[in-house]
Amino acid sequence: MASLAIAVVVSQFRTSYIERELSVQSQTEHYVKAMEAHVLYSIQSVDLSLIGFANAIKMLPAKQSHSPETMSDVLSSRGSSFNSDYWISFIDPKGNAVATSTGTNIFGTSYADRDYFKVHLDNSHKGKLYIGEPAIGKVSKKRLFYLSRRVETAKGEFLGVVVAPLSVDRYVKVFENSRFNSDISITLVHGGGKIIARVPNFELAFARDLGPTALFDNVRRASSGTYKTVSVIDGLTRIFSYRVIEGLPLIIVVGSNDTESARLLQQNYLIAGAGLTILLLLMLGAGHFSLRTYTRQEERELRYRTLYTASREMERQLLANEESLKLTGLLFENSGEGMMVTDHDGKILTVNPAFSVLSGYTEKELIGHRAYELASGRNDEEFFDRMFECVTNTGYWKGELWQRNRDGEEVLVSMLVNTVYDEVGNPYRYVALLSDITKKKASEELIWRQANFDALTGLPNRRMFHEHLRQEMKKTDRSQLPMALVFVDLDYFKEINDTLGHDKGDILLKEVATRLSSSVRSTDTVARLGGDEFTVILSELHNAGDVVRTAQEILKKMSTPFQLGENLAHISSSIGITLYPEDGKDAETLIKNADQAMYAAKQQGRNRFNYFAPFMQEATRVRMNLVNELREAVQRDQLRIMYQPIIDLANGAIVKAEALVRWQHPTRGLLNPAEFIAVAESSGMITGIGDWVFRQAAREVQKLQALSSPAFQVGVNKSAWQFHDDGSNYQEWLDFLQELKLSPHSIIIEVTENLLLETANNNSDRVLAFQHAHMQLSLDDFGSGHCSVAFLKRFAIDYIKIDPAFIHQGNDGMLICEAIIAMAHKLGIKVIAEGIETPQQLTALTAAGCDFGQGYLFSKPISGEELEKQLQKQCSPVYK
Ligand SMILES: Nc1nc2c(ncn2[C@@H]2O[C@H](COP(=O)(O)OP(=O)(O)OP(=O)(O)O)[C@@H](O)[C@H]2O)c(=O)[nH]1
Repeated sequence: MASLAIAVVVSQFRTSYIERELSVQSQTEHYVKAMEAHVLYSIQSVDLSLIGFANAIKMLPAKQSHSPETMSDVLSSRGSSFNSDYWISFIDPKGNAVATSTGTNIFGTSYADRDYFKVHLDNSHKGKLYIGEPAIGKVSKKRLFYLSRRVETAKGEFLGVVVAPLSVDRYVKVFENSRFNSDISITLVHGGGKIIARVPNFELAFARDLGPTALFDNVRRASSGTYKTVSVIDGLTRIFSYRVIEGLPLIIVVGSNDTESARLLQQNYLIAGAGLTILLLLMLGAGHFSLRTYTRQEERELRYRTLYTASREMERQLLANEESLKLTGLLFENSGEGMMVTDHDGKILTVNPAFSVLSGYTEKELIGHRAYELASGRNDEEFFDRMFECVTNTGYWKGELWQRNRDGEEVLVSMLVNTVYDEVGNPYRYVALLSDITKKKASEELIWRQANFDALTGLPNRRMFHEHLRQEMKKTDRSQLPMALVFVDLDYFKEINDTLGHDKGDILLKEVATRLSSSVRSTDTVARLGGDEFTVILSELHNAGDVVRTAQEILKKMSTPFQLGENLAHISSSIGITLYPEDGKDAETLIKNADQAMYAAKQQGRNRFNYFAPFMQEATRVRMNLVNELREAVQRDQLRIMYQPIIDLANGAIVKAEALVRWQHPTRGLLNPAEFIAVAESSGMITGIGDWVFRQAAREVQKLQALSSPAFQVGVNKSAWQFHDDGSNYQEWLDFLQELKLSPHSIIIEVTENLLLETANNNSDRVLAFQHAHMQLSLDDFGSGHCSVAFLKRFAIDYIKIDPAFIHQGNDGMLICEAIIAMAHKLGIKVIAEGIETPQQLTALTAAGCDFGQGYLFSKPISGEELEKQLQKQCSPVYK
């Protein structure tokens, strides 16, 4: 019976027209299965990522917004680009893109019109994977189709959609490589009808609707099958096999031309025949049916076709599985990411080569061991408890943990764990993906340090200080123990840089940091805000006196000389203190308070500390207003220069004048320098104002010399600040004088005795520079300070102006004046007496040999025009 059946079949096989078609069919079915395996595998692996991200988003704390930043962080672990096979994006419940794993800004692009979004919005797909129709990407402009999942809260509230756009190109490439002759067509069709990928003629075919073609007539009848038709894409007649991929709206269609199949048939004839024979024998043996029952030729053919198909199906199944396994294997073996598979108990079943590289252990050494044995011990039990809880509840965990590699080194890994469940829903396998992020973390830490700590001193920087301040305030709120915020600013630190160099300045700042830290408890915070500004947070104060003690200690430590290499530097510091919660309720107020208190300490003469007091706020407000008004005053031309004549006491002629700046204030009238110069100095405006005064005075002296004599001089005051500041632009001034064809002698630079004393070491070069430029120097307010004769010699002072206080002191004062005049003349210095108000004073000074005089007796400060008029009248002396 069996031999009869074989004889019948073989004879049919050789001759029937069906043979050719069967051969084609078997070939196309083979393709269909292989392609299905490929598509299925690729979709499953992308879907695994989608599930992971959907879970990660779902697990974000309720309060945490699904902001683009948060989403970018969550998605960044994929770190893909638009050139990858796929990437992942998150779309909000309104259909607007939030972020994508490529890091590209797609925020706000609307995807509300995409089919997959609508499906998840309606929840008509019940949270399952949905594959959207192919389309051109809105941002990437690539040909794509879309894997997507709905994201919702535990209560079913719609949070948005995670979507993985898959590049169709990858399928086209695989299909192309799988064709062994050019007649074969391979097409991946979306269940909605549109072509996703096709070879050949991909460009032509992409997104073409096959809904109205023979394919869908067949699909509606059966989920797989074979038919013969003319292709709507390239017009060739083919035998097509198709298969709807189970559970997915995707159809694989493979078409083959029958001429080619005849050739193939020759090759496969014996194999196919043998396979069929075996199958027939088996089936016959099992008694399933008897060929004898088929009497009619058509029935036999039909039966034969079924049997043949079944036999090939078995063979293909094996091939397809093999294909799928091969692909999985390739991925596993070649992935750059470490992979580890464990059983439900955490026992390692397999690892890939990348994992061996990461851990230093071979697969053989690891199999059978528990995954946790690789942990380094840096993560505590609580960490692992949380991790297991998460995996148990969600099937997923993503995070960082420390492992120890074979060499005993600790390696920080980023790990993603997914669970594979068995058919009854129990964990069956855990699959972990790991990558070594030790170096990445170290560089992140470095970046973090750079962002939060001062590179020079290693102290917390301004940013970190703000952080600490807020924490300490919270601590105070809890403990009810007050906290003090202390601002420490070095006095005249700029001088150190200017005289000893920036490097020495740096050494000093580092030493300051050390001294500050050693002045406080380890629980207090010392930070550097920048430049020479430091802050100290004295937290949880049990005793108010501790603040004073610490401030005094800091003052002492700062004024102890600093050994900077071979140089010894002397500085001091000014300290401002404010208390929390007494003086302010928020960080900004406290910082402002401490700054104001410190400013007040500077104003009071430096090297001291000052507690914040509310009046300082008012003083600061007034000062700020004044600064703003002064700024406007400069722009609106409200500054004036008055000239006070200086008389040659020998003949009563006006031979010089002192330029004095005034501010014509719009509401307060004419203001004296005392009312605004301090503000001009502290706001840095002094440089501009000083420069303006100099130029005005130079222009005026040009006129005055023309009216009297080329020897006429105007004195301009130069503030100490103009020497501290690098704005000692004497070269520009000299050039200006040259422009006006004036000799440098036309201008006398007036500096105070204190300026010379205070900055004798550091500013001497700048003071001397004026002299080298042949401008004369006059020492203002002589006698009020402690200028030594050596100073006068060293700076080769041309004039000294006696402090008016001596002139107004009667006989005692006059004795001092006489002594000053005698000494000055011995040194070759001329003397100008300031503040002469009475004829008696004048007589006494003249008798003492004083050279020049200025004061109300002769004239108040007057305008330039007025002075010009007076000079015109010079022929009639003011007195005698
Ligand atoms: N060496 C060094 N100097 C710095 C650094 N940062 C800022 N400075 C300088 O520190 C000085 C601080 O200026 P101020 O506080 O205005 O000057 P000061 O001379 O201390 O004046 P007062 O505070 O009024 O006593 C400036 O000259 C800056 O150039 C640094 O990192 N290293």
